[in-house]
Amino acid sequence: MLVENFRVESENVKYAEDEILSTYQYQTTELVHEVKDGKYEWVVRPKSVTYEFKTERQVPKLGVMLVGWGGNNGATLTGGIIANREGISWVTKDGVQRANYFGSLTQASTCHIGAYSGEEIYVPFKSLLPMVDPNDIILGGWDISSMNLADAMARAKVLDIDLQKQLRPYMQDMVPMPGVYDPDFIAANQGARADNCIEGTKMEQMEQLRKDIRAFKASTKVDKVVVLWTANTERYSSVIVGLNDTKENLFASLEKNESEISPSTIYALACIHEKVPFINGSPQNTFVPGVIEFAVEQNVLIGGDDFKSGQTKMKSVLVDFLVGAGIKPTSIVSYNHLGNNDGMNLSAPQTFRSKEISKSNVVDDMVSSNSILYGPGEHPDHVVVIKYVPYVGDSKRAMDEYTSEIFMGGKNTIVMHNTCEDSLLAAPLILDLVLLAELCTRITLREDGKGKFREQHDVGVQMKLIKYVFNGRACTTR
Ligand SMILES: NC(=O)c1ccc[n+]([C@@H]2O[C@H](COP(=O)([O-])OP(=O)(O)OC[C@H]3O[C@@H](n4cnc5c(N)ncnc54)[C@H](O)[C@@H]3O)[C@@H](O)[C@H]2O)c1
Ligand SMILES: O=P([O-])([O-])O[C@@H]1[C@@H](O)[C@H](O)[C@@H](O)[C@H](O)[C@@H]1O
Repeated sequence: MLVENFRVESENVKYAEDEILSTYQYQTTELVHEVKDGKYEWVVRPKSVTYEFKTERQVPKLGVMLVGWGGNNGATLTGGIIANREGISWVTKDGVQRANYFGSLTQASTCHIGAYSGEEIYVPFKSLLPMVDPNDIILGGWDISSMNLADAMARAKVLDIDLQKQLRPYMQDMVPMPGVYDPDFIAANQGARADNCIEGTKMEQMEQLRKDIRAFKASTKVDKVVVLWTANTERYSSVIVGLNDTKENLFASLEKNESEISPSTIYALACIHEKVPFINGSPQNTFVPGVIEFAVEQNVLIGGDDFKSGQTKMKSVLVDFLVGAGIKPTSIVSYNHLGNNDGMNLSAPQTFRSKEISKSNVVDDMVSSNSILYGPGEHPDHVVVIKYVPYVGDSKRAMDEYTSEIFMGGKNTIVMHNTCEDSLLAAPLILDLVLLAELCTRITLREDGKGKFREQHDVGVQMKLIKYVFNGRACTTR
């Protein structure tokens, strides 16, 4: 049974007027490698760490600024939030469809809290802590394409036509602000839509983004802003000593308008300056060391890698299961084709390489966790193929083959086929990321009663909170 609300009665939870105070005993271990009776042995010592959390109860009016707002993900998310907020339903060939937030962990998953009279009781994930209601989010953002959101929704060809007709009045006046465009970092084929760009040096562009953030806050009167990158995948930036390896070097490079500073890094710097969380949803290395150093110094949350929406989410679950079951995946082939603008951008080798890395390294941790199966340096053959086929649009077709070694020299091959609108998978993830990022900014903690309560900083709990949604390592600082 699902219950909507609950209260915890425990010595570990105190409900104050403005905050919830909770204490959690984190059970871990301390490993020691020591000599006993002349031989080295590993000693495992269970250890308990007392974490105290303070969560502000006041939920802010939240503004979300999307980089790449006019893209398939941005337009689809915008339409989805409006449809839910307005209670829109629409006619499809399968009957009447009502708006929902399926695919969102925070909005559509539940947590088990116990049993009552022999019945298992669950609560909505979003009821665990005070969270922003997505229907209250104020959206804005940037795009290098000037197309308004209603036309961008039509261009995306993701949402049903009857729904698009109802959404158009709400979205036609939503126009993205000019973005930071650098053709050196995305596919040349994106130039055709780049009619909405901030001119000037990289420093001037960053300062304009900072003004945009301040102006958005002032005009919408939101209490907080979270910025999320859902723009095109960039090629990797070179990480070079003296260029971007430290905050000082990165700032100096910005002053010199160094060409190797990517647009996504410029957006991230603008957000850190404005103390606004920046979440990245694409596989490029936005967070060069100088950005991370600056974010830690300013205590601003940054995080994110490639959204883990379909093929790769399945890969991470399946390989985790196989390796965990003592089965040895030896060959993983992930093929897909799609015809949206993302696929067109990925048809360039340098941007595809960014995606290939993020879709491949998702199994690295699992492989390195089991040296019974894998010898030193051994890993499965792993191939990622993405082809651009305009006709299929956002309806990605994914085919995956997993071959594993099993008992006594046996082989096991699993083949999967998956067809879906890519943006309908990613849009709910974007929602979760901005809601969880905002929640994280209301949580402070301390360890074993030491010192003052502080924002989370390289704390596993935050890594866990948002890493689930990303392919690679979700780099988070706070
Ligand atoms: N399932 C998914 O859709 C999925 C899954 C994982 C990752 N991603 C990633 O999410 C991103 C967005 O996907 P999409 O399908 O919405 O792509 P899209 O091409 O439809 O949208 C990207 C938008 O970003 C804009 N843009 C590009 N560079 C910009 C810049 N520097 N500043 C501002 N705007 C800029 C483009 O004009 C475009 O409107 C891509 O990087 C994609 O790889 C998507
Ligand atoms: O998220 P996922 O389904 O594993 O992978 C997807 C790829 O299959 C697709 O080709 C790409 O365009 C999307 O950005 C996304 O990366």
